Amino acid sequence: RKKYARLPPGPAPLPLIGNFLDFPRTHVGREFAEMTKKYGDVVYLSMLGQDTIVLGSLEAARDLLDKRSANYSDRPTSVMVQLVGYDWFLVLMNYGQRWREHRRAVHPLMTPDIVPQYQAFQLDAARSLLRLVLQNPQDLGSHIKLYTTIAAIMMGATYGIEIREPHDKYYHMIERMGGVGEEIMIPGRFLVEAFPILRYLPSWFPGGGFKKWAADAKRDISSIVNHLFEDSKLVVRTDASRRPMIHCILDDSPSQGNTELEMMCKEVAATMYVAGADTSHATIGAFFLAMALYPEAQKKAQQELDTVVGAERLPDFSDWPSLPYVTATVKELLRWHPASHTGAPHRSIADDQYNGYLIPGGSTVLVNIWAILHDPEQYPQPDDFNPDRFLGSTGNLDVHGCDPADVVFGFGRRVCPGRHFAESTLFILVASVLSAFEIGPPVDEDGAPLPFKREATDHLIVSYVYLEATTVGLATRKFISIR
Ligand code: HEM
Repeated sequence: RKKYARLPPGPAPLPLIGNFLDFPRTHVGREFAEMTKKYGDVVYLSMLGQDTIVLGSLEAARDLLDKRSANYSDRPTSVMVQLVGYDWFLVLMNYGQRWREHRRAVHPLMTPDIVPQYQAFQLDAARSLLRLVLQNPQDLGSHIKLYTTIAAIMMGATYGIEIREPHDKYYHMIERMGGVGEEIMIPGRFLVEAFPILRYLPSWFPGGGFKKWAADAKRDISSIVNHLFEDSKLVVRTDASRRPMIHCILDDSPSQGNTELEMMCKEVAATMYVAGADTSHATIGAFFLAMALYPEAQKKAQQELDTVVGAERLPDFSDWPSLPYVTATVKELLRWHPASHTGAPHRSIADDQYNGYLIPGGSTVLVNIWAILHDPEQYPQPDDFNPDRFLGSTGNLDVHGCDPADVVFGFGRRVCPGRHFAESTLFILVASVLSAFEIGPPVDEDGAPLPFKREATDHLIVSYVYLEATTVGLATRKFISIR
């Protein structure tokens, strides 16, 4: 009792369920920020007996997750991850030898020097998004289209496989894989996470239905991961500028044909696909909402594109250094709508002291990324979408020491390895769409403005905000062929 008297402050727990009812239900970032205002930078919650720490400031996140990373790089263990066979997924892997090996395999695929190697896949998908929008602008808000675009980038860059349309076989596979991942990460979705003993219930027993669901998911996921790997080996390598990650791992390893290597390669590729798809999709979905809400920002980006790129062609990666406003728009997007309000949870390994409080070993540690990126001291009027905040006096890109990318991609040894890839994907999509189209407020059949309808899933691990489908108005700005 004496030890636990030094826990950080937090809302009063109820018997047995602790603070289960205090966990945010509508907007994780905003609701945790309210707790931080009341209790301080380090808040303690007991979630059905699980010690949970919420860090509400950049200082606390850096102090613990960066500076004491040896103690804060583990992940909470999940029964459902094991039951559905998602244990190959690096993001959820416990800290240890296997994690280290996977991380070592990922590193050379994602360095700033290597990431440009995937530009052909990113450019292709950006052009194909323009084509889709041109053919059917009413449908732009359709989540499917944006998802297809991101899926195409990730499938191309990881496996070299082309997704041709929203309903081809690969599309269904990755939807299933992502759907299972999303489901098992919904806090409180499976009772077995709080009461692991339930995993021994037979699936036919009342309440044991989750086991049948998990067994089906495991069978499907394993078959999809194998299928994608085998198909990627069949991809004909004709174009040296299109070398997917999977070929990089297989080719650059001295021990080709080795089954352990094949297994690692399979798992790493699936990780890269799953980790990159939903987060990038969530961010680009928010882009359309931001542009419709803030026409001034859109106009400035378009003026820059018109000056630098001109009317005769579409932007490509060579334009990037000359487009500071578009780059600032991407930075602002990462800040305004962080794809995950709290990132992936960390877990402390041993008891620790911070600011006089005890952080018990085995605690789940969450960082309120959303709150850090909406701190009015660093980002005045944080709810406004304003790329100008990342420009210097001469219009150059200047993040003033507060680059949202240093926060939104997480902390310490578990920081997102896909950061450079993600920023380049966002750059080419944002630049291409703004160059070709004007995103307007929703309009009715006579062109009269309609009230915005916003869909949000701000209570989930990956948070999506969209304009409701069919409400984005678009006007073509360029009469050029989008090949
Ligand atoms: C806007 C896009 C993205 C955002 C906002 C994002 C954000 C994050 C965050 C917050 C984490 C957890 C970091 C932590 O534990 O502190 C993470 C982990 C990870 N991300 Fe990303 N990510 C994005 C795109 C990508 C892409 C494109 C890839 C791969 C190509 C990727 C691969 C990974 C992997 C493999 C991990 C697990 C790292 C580990 O646990 O050791 N991410 N990401």
